[in-house]
Amino acid sequence: MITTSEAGLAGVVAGQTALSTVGKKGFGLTYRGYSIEDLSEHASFEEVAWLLLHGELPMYEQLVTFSEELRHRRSLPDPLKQILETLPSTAHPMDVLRTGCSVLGCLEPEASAEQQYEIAMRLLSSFPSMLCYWHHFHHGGQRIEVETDDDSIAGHFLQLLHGHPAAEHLRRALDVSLILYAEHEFNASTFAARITASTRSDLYSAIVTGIGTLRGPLHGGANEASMDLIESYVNADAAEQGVIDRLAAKQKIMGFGHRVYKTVDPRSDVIKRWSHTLCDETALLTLYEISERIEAVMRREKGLFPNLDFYSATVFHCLGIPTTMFTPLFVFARTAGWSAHVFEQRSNNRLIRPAAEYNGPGPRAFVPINERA
Ligand SMILES: CC(=O)SCCNC(=O)CCNC(=O)[C@H](O)C(C)(C)COP(=O)(O)OP(=O)(O)OC[C@H]1O[C@@H](n2cnc3c(N)ncnc32)[C@H](O)[C@@H]1OP(=O)(O)O
Ligand SMILES: O=C([O-])CC(=O)C(=O)O
Repeated sequence: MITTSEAGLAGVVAGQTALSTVGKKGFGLTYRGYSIEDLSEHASFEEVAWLLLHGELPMYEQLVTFSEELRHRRSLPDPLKQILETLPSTAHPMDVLRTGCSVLGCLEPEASAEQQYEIAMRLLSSFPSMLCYWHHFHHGGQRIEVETDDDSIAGHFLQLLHGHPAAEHLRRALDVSLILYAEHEFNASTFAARITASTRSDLYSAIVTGIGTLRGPLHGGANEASMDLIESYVNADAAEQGVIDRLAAKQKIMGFGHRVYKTVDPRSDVIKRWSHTLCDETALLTLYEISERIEAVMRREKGLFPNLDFYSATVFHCLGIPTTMFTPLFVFARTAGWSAHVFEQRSNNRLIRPAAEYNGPGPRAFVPINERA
């Protein structure tokens, strides 16, 4: 009998991974043994992606080659551009990426698992191109060039979005965010991607599964919902009253709580510092004050703490990124984690197919349609 605490597979160990440890003691996060604090302080996203995909930190030459290989995979085939042009301007950018991934899987299919690494690089490189091509076509009437010579995915995206290279510290802010979002053990989207991989399906299908699962507000969609919440208040006092009212109405406050962490999401402290720096620099300190007040109210009223999504929202906002592109940024980063999990699943595969506890009616006689009451 499934107990309430096990509903949603809470606390159920569903497999093994060597990729990351999440909240082993209710807190703390490592990628392949390296702490998230060290990685976000000293590494680049490309370095972390290599670590996840290969198991070790790259040597200098390996990182240079990897970054070059990523740079060379930013172009989009014409049929994919045409489909991006056909999608409505009102589509959610997550749906655009989900579709773009699927289309690329038709145009450049994975014929064998030997291509998995190549395809992971291709998706890491081309997701920012897909999103910005669609965005500028529909919101500015432009068919943009999607290849830049920026040596990072963060810089490439900001350059495509804004039409000019970003200042170094802004590229770094996004780079750190991508590191924090890159991997998180058996979260819902990664587990879903692993299920798809376990049927011996292709990598594109696994990533499409991941994107579809990430989209919801209980998972990646929470960063967009957090921004909507923060922006809905004019100041910290209004935010305090507003959150109290929402809690009284039994509403969830997006960007708070976590299935695995019990006291703190270690990624939140890192991104909160960036939020303060950028809100200060862009004269948007009110947004930061509102965020801090919501955090204080959530601690006082519910004993809950912000997860990665909450302060990421204001960081992305200060970088001039439209709110509907926040969850796609999660996709750019998590493609590294999803891909590494698919590689791991494939290396020791067994179909993932759990059992269900049946709670429906007992056996009954079939009633022909004209005899049904
Ligand atoms: C990067 C990421 O994807 S991190 C997750 C992003 N998602 C969010 O921020 C969405 C908001 N948070 C939540 O919905 C939850 O905390 C989850 C989905 C992250 C974890 O869910 P679960 O482990 O299933 O916890 P569950 O939803 O059962 O919550 C336990 C209790 O805390 C409350 N609670 C949990 N999170 C919140 C919240 N954000 N706001 C208000 N109450 C909350 C629940 O209402 C519940 O209270 P109850 O026992 O009185 O009914
Ligand atoms: O682990 C989870 O459940 C959600 C999360 O924080 C992530 O995917 O980064």
